[in-house]
Amino acid sequence: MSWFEIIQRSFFDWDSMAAVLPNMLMVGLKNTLLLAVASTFLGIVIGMILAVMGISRSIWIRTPARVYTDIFRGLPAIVTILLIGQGLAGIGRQVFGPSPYPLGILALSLIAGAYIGEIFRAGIQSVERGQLEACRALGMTYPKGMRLIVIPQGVRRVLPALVNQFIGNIKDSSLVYFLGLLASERELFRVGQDQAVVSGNLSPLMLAGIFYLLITVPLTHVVNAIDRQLRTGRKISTVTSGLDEVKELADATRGLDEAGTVMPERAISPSAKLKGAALDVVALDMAYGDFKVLRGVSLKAEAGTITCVIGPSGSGKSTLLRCLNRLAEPVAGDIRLDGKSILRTRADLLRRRVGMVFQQFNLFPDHTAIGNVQLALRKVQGLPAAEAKRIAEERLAEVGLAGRMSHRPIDLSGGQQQRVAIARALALKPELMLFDEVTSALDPELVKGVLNLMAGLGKSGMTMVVVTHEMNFARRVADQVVFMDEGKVVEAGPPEAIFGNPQSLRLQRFLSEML
Ligand SMILES: Nc1ncnc2c1ncn2[C@@H]1O[C@H](COP(=O)(O)OP(=O)(O)OP(=O)(O)O)[C@@H](O)[C@H]1O
Repeated sequence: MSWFEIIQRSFFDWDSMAAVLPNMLMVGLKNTLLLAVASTFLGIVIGMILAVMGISRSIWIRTPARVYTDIFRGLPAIVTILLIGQGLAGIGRQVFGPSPYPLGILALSLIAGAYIGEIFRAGIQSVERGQLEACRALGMTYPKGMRLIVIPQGVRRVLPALVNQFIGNIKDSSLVYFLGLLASERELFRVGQDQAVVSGNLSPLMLAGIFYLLITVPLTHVVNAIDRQLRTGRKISTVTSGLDEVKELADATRGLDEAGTVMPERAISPSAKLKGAALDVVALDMAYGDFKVLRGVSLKAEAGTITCVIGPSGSGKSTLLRCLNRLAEPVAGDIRLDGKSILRTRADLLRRRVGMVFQQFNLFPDHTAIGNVQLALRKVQGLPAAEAKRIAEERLAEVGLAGRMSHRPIDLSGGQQQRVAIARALALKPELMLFDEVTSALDPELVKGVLNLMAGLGKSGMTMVVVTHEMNFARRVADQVVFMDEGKVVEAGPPEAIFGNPQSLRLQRFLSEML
């Protein structure tokens, strides 16, 4: 017999394949899919619980999740299947009846849960810290921010890995045959193997193999497609050039002349008049461990005024700002809004009064522009959908984005994203608005538009504290300028005094470097 004939007889005996085909389809394929789908579904439930436990701040919650994962990921699948399937057979018979099938599903789920938990945990932890900060700055509690933004984003990122896990479960389902399945419960491998014994060749098993490939290979391509999509993002349908944006902004915001000089009489202001709160910071100390970042910082800002905070990198400007909405907790001193200490109120309630815009925008990438603005109105303030939509549309129109409401952040330029972030904070009608170097991540041609918008906001009535490196902006727009260095306020006063007649050597040196 030639080699060709040996191979053909062993693997490609069409008669044996035809004989097993109906059973393969009706019993084997059905059971394999059932085992894989059920164990993936249960594995997702177990995995989600493990992931949430795994990122907990409490070691008592983290440790059991860790131990579970180490055990079920470390044991060979067949050991777990036999231990569960045979060890719990007595209980299984009482609960599920004589079939070992449910225990097979349970064992596969427990194994899958350990892997899926790690996938989810990595996905959730890969979400940028700024996303949760943005949620908190909008007044969401930690669990709400996790549930609405961080976990869905993490899960979306790990979709390819989840599909891979499903492929793994399809293959692992073949191990359940060790439990001794009834004829009607056999999956692809067992059907093929039984028929191989009858036919005396491996063709039925070969057919089972083909079925496995027919399921797993297309799924692998689905994984690759999802992966590509996630990496490259959606195609940007309406790319805006910097020039377009400058023109677009000109319609919505007017207030800076060509030299970047603010002309207040032409600055825009939101239609809704806002009520500003008087801010009083008293001898504030803040430390990261032993490292003192703020040392006795005091400043006052009257309601409806703009305070610009300037100073060298690392001087504590952002930390001061983050203390004002308690994203950072001071260790001593006090912060008062309209005379009342904010350190004794609940942080999430305080943040409904204090808006914040970040350097890196921190928009929610899975939501459109209007979705970003509406979210806190709906989920924090509890407004009805129509009302939230109306407010969001108004705020977006005010920042010059009437035509881009349904765009996702990835389809917007940096300047547009920052304006969405401003609209998002404005929508909550803050009494105090914090801007943390909001133009530092923007291309130079887009900076002016955002500064222009902020100059207009200064007329809205809310109190603004702006950390900025834009000296021209501070000079023209601020009611007072605060110069910080090494965690202290070195000088504070009206812009004419700070820029025109700096007293300290440190401020003089700083200004000579900046201007
Ligand atoms: N989470 C943190 N843990 C430890 N140290 C931190 C943390 N955040 C900031 N710091 C340190 O605190 C100091 C002040 O940082 P901060 O960001 O407030 O300065 P900044 O004046 O805003 O600087 P920049 O202009 O570069 O943003 C820096 O030395 C910084 O390294």
